[in-house]
Amino acid sequence: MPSRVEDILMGEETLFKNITAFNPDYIPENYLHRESQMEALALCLRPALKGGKPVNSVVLGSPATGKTTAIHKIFEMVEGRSEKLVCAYVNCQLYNTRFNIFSQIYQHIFGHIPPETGVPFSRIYGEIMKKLANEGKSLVVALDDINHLFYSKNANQILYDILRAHEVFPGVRTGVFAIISDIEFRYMLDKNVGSVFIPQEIVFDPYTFQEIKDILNDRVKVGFYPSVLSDDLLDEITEATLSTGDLRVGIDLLRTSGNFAEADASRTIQKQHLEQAMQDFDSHHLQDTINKLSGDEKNLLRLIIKVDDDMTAGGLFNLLKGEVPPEGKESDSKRNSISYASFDRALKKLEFVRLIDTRFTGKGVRGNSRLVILRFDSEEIEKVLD
Ligand SMILES: Nc1ncnc2c1ncn2[C@@H]1O[C@H](COP(=O)(O)OP(=O)(O)OP(=O)(O)O)[C@@H](O)[C@H]1O
Repeated sequence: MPSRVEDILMGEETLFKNITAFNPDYIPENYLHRESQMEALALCLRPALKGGKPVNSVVLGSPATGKTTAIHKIFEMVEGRSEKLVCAYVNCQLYNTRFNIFSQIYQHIFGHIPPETGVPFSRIYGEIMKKLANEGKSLVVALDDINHLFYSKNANQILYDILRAHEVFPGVRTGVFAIISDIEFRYMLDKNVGSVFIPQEIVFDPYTFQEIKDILNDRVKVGFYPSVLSDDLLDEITEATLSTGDLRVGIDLLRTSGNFAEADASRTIQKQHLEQAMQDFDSHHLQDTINKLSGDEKNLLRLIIKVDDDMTAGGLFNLLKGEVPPEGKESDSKRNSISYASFDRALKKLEFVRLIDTRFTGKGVRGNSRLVILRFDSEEIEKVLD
């Protein structure tokens, strides 16, 4: 007798017209609401198409704001239209040594990866640059998640390798697009890399409610059969996505609620399927966000929870410094030594990952005083904070 498990595995009925539309590496045909960023990227590449040097840029925005997609799209457009510019994309999470990164660039140019052993870095580097010089081509390298090069302390060297190639290979024109999703590394880049890399900044702001809804709706049309998802449920998913600030959440909720509906042999996604998908998600998300914080950022978050009321940034800093220790909390020497710049960076980080909001009050020195507002229930956060 067929079991429910067999039904699930073998059932012919499906709500998904194209389930790959919900995969993390899916590149959407319609890339919506990023015209100004695409134009800014095009302006950086344009000089290279006319025989000049690409303009260096930093592509900055929180996770899932479409940075990687934008780079893939613009590179595809350029390489389809011009022989003058080579566009190489490198994921620095996967490739973070000099050798690995230049092997990726080499592969892009020569169509195959160089041998892993026996070939010195200088030879790969030289072959790349000579080919570019001989063929009169410029090179732009997109270093996605460049923060990983800071962990391996390779950022400086690799940027030098790329950007100062013309000193050894005259006539070679090179540029870098550095992609960052953690605001902390914007400062690191300034501090570490200095004058060789003075980039133009291209910011990918968080999407608005309507923008998220448009993008998700487009995905629904590609991924599901018609009428699988009602507009009301799409609104709910959009709202949940907006509150996390992460478009991947919305795409994931679409996929998981579709799966729950299918397991229920339902022809449409119902509210209970979405609720199941949300429960599944909630338990993982807050934990993930908090796990990724540094010690200082966690300390600040602990303090914000303890205060348990909206407070100004200045007031929080004073508490953190230990000038007015929070009730029942002994001041410790590490806290007392935190500088305002580090405090401000930690605060911006908490806002960036959307654990808090800050709002200008119009009071304080030059009207710059900010109110800090927790975006989650303090008990919920406390449970997760070890
Ligand atoms: N404007 C958009 N239109 C359609 N899909 C989008 C858009 N922006 C983002 N997406 C989708 O959201 C997901 C995340 O996008 P992407 O990987 O480009 O973001 P990212 O900013 O590079 O993220 P991260 O910083 O985490 O690497 C992908 O599935 C992508 O297809």
